[in-house]
Amino acid sequence: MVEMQSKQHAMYVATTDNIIVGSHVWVEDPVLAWIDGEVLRINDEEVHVHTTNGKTVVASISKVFPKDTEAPPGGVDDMTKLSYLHEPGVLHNLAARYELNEIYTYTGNILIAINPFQRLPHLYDTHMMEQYKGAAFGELSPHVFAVADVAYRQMINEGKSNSILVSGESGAGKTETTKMLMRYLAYMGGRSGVEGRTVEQQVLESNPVLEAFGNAKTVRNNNSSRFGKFVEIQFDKNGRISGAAIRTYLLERSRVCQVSDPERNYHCFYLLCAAPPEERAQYKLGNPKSFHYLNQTNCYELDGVNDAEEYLATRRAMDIVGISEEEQEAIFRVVAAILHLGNIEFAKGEEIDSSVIKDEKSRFHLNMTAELLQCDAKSLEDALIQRVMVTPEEIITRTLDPLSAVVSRDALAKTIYSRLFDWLVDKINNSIGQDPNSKSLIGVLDIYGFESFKFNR
Ligand SMILES: Nc1ncnc2c1ncn2[C@@H]1O[C@H](COP(=O)(O)OP(=O)(O)OP(=O)(O)O)[C@@H](O)[C@H]1O
Repeated sequence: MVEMQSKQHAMYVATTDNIIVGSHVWVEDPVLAWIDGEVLRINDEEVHVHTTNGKTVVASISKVFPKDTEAPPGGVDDMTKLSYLHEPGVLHNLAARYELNEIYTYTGNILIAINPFQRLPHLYDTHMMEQYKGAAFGELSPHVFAVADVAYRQMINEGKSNSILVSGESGAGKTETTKMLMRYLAYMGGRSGVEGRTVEQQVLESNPVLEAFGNAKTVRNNNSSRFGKFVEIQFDKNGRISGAAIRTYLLERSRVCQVSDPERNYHCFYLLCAAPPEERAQYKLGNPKSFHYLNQTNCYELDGVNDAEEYLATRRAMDIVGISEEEQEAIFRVVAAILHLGNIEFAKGEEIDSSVIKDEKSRFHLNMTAELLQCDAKSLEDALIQRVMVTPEEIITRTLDPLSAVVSRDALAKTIYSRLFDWLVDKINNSIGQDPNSKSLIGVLDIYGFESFKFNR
C-alpha cells in the first residue's frame, strides 16, 4: 500500500511536468469518468483540451493526466507494467481488458476482478484448474485460481497458513470470487473416493443455506450477502482438507424490521411464504403483502427466481449439510414467528404511558407467535408491553407506551433472527467438523461491500 502511494505521488509530479501543448491527456468527463484528448493551450493552471468526442474542455492542470499513447490497445495484464499508474490509466486498462472479456488483472500480487455479469463457464472448469495447478504466479493470464494456487503452494512448501482477503463494493462479485477460491482449494486438497460427503463438498453446499438466511435483494445486488464471512479451511500434513469452519460477522439486523423500496427482506421470509400449501397453513402464512416486515417495500419477487422452487432447494441444501427434518421444521417455525410478531400492533392503555394489544387481529398474531415459539402468550405480551429493570434493591416493572412497545417488538424480532442465524452457522460447523490437529489453514475473508445510505440506521 505504501509503495502504491509513493508511486502515485511520483506520477503526479511527473504529470504536471509532462503536460505541454500537443500532449495526449485524460480529463474528467461527467458521463465517461475520463476522456482522452489533446492539449490545445495552457494558461497558467488552466489546460484547454480537445477531447476525442469533439469537445473542448478546460480543466485545472492538477486534474489533467498524461496518456500513454504507446499502451497496447488490449491493455496490460499487470497494472505495474503501466507507464502511468493514475486513476484514468488504471480504469482505461481495466476497461480495455473487460471489452475482451478479460475480467482479471493483476496489480503486482493483488488480483483485481471485474464482475462480468454473465456466466463464463470456460473460465472455471476443471481444465482451467489443471492449468493453474503449480504454475508460477504471473506465468498465465491473471486468474482467481492463481491466487488460490499461491496460497496453497506456500502452505505446502513453507508450512505457512495464509489468508485471502476479498473486498470490494456491494455487487462487485466477492461472494462469487470466494466460491471460486473454495472450489480451487477443494480441487487441490480434496480427497477422492471418500465415502459420504467430503468436507469441501459440505462447505460449498452450506452456501445456499447461508444465503437463504443471510442474503437479500438490495438496490445493487439481487443476492447481496448482508453478513461478513471468514471461511477457514484446515489441512492435514499431506495438504488434504481435514476440516473447515465458517465464521460470520455483522449480520445486518435492521433489515428484519425495516426494508425500503426497491429492496427485500432476507430471502427466507419469501421462500416460506411460497412453501407448499400444507406448510403455509401450518404456520398460518399467506401472501407476503400481509406482513408488516415485508410490505414496507413494493418488491416481493425477484426476476428469474421462483421462491417456491428456492424453498424446496433450501430444504434439500439443509438435508445435505446435516440439518434434520425436525430441526428444519423448528427453523421455519421461528421464521414464521418473526413474521407474525411484526404484525402485532399496540394501542394506548388506560394508564398513562401504557399500551395494550390493539385488536383481535393483533391478538391472533400474538397467539400465533407464542404458539410457534412454544412460549406462553401472556408472558410474550408482558415482555412486549412492559420493561423490567433489575436494580440491586428491587425489580422494577414499567409499562411502555405504544411506540416503545413497537421498538421492543422489533428488538425482539432482530434478536431472534440473529440468534437463529448464529445457530445455523454453528449447526453447519458441527456437521462439517473441525480438525483439532490441523497445522495449517487457508482463510478466505469475504466481507460485505460498503454502501452509502441516506440514513444510517
Ligand atoms: N465471476 C463471475 N462470473 C459470473 N457472474 C458473476 C461473477 N462475479 C459476480 N457475478 C454476478 O454478480 C452478482 C453479484 O455478485 P456477488 O453476490 O458475488 O457480489 P458481492 O460483492 O458478494 O456483493 P454483496 O457485498 O452485495 O454481497 C452474482 O449474483 C453474479 O450474478
